Amino acid sequence: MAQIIQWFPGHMAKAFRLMRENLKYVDIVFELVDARIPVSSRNPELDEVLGNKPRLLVMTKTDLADPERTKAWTKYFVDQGLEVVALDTRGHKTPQIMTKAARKVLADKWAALEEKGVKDKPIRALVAGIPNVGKSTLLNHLVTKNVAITGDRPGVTKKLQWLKTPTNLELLDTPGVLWPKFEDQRVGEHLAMTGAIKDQLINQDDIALATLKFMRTYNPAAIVARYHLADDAWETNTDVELLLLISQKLGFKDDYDRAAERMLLDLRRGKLGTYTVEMPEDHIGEVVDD
Ligand SMILES: Nc1nc2c(ncn2[C@@H]2O[C@H](COP(=O)(O)OP(=O)(O)OP(=O)(O)O)[C@@H](O)[C@H]2O)c(=O)[nH]1
Repeated sequence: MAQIIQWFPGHMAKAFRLMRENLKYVDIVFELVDARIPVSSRNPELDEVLGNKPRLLVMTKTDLADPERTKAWTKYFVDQGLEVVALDTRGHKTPQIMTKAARKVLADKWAALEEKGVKDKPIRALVAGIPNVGKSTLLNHLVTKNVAITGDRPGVTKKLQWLKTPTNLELLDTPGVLWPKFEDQRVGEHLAMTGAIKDQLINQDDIALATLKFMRTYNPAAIVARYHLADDAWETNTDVELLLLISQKLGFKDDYDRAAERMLLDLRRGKLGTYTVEMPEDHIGEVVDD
């Protein structure tokens, strides 16, 4: 598959510059990643921008992801020394879960402040992540309906807008936008499989075939059940033949563009079951020098 999308270094540089400026006003960064693609939905350059700024890694969309793999990924990140939460960001416990985890990350710092007599200091946070990862959804679920947007903070010359929450978190109202890194072709495929890239920018047939390749080992039964295929369909057909078969089963005859589109919608909406495309041992996104 050809490179499916251009990477915009200019946009990225600008986004990072903005984030760097905003970092000094916050105590912690919530880095959002999609639980289905924990590698492809991260931008490794964020490490450099954050420096030693405290960070909470938030795996979103766990309702769509493979629960076992979410556990494995959580352990993997925790072993790397990160504090991690994995959640459906739309859940009613989101404010409590996020606040508890943020307090844990900042426990020592806040204890030191309390010793100096500073009590109940709000935690100020910046939400960051690639497009579609759930930044706005998280903000909406952290902030109550009666949102109080405060203007300038004392001592802060720059005009920043803060969103208040009932749990003593304060969030910068503009999330930090990160771009994925496309050096590895699989990264583009995985982003497209989860719907993180606009469909106009991808070749849906290619992504449908990448999906079939993945499902062949991951969950072949889900495809058989959803499209009423014969039990031995996987053994007797190549991925391309399967797509054509699915097209016929859907009543689309040989219009496999339409079948590809339908299959991707099914995948992203969870109609083919929960799924996590990546595992740490897959070495996705690792660029090997020749
Ligand atoms: N199933 C599920 N859907 C989610 C979750 N979080 C976000 N979504 C959905 O994912 C889509 C994208 O969410 P947004 O909050 O708009 O993502 P964003 O990161 O703000 O996206 P940009 O504005 O493009 O940067 C929306 O349709 C949300 O409803 C989640 O935990 N589970």
